[in-house]
Amino acid sequence: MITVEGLNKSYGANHVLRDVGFTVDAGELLAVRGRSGSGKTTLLNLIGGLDAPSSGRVVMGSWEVTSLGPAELQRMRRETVGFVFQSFGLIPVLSAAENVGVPLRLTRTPARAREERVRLLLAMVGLADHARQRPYELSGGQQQRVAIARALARSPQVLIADEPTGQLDSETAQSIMQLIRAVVRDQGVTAVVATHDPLLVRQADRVIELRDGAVR
Ligand SMILES: Nc1ncnc2c1ncn2[C@@H]1O[C@H](COP(=O)(O)OP(=O)(O)OP(=O)(O)O)[C@@H](O)[C@H]1O
Repeated sequence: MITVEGLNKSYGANHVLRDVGFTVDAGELLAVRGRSGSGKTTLLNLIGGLDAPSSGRVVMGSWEVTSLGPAELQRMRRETVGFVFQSFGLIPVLSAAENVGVPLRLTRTPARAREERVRLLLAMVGLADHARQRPYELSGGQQQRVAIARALARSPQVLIADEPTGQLDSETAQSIMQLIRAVVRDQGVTAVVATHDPLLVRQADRVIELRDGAVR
């Protein structure tokens, strides 16, 4: 599903990724581990088409990510990838349901179909009874569940999560990881998760470790 070949990324003199290569099969959960500053976020951004490498190649399904122009990249991200971040990134003035519905509004999904999909997604992440609450009325773990539901709204083939449990206590972190594991198993999603959480790494099908920007 994902092929990464000879990926290099420099910011000025800072060579952040060095000849990174690996593959992820469809339906697999890949953990990318490594210390702070090892290049995990940079790698995820390159895979998801949020940034361009200095050299090398990323292929995701039928998309040759690293040779797409801006308009095609946007389409690829919309159709193929769901993103989850450490800081949840929910819109504070919107309810849980409205946050999950945002990607569906952007693609002009009709209201009834959107509401139905949002209901299903909130039930899937265990928040059927919290649809009308705003992010500040939810715990960190619940906010991350909303963010995961939002990332899955358009049924992406790939889920990219950058330290999804980084702001959570260990018990909550474990439940979020189990949710991601279940999503990969039940929805056939392929997931790439950056983490330094050993519990999370244990749930992965495949693990790569970045050290100073290279796979070890
Ligand atoms: N936009 C940027 N401009 C310049 N340098 C950057 C930029 N983004 C990242 N870097 C540098 O790249 C290196 C790797 O950063 P990156 O965020 O990918 O690491 P990380 O493993 O995700 O770390 P963390 O776990 O702290 O998020 C760091 O030295 C960082 O300073």
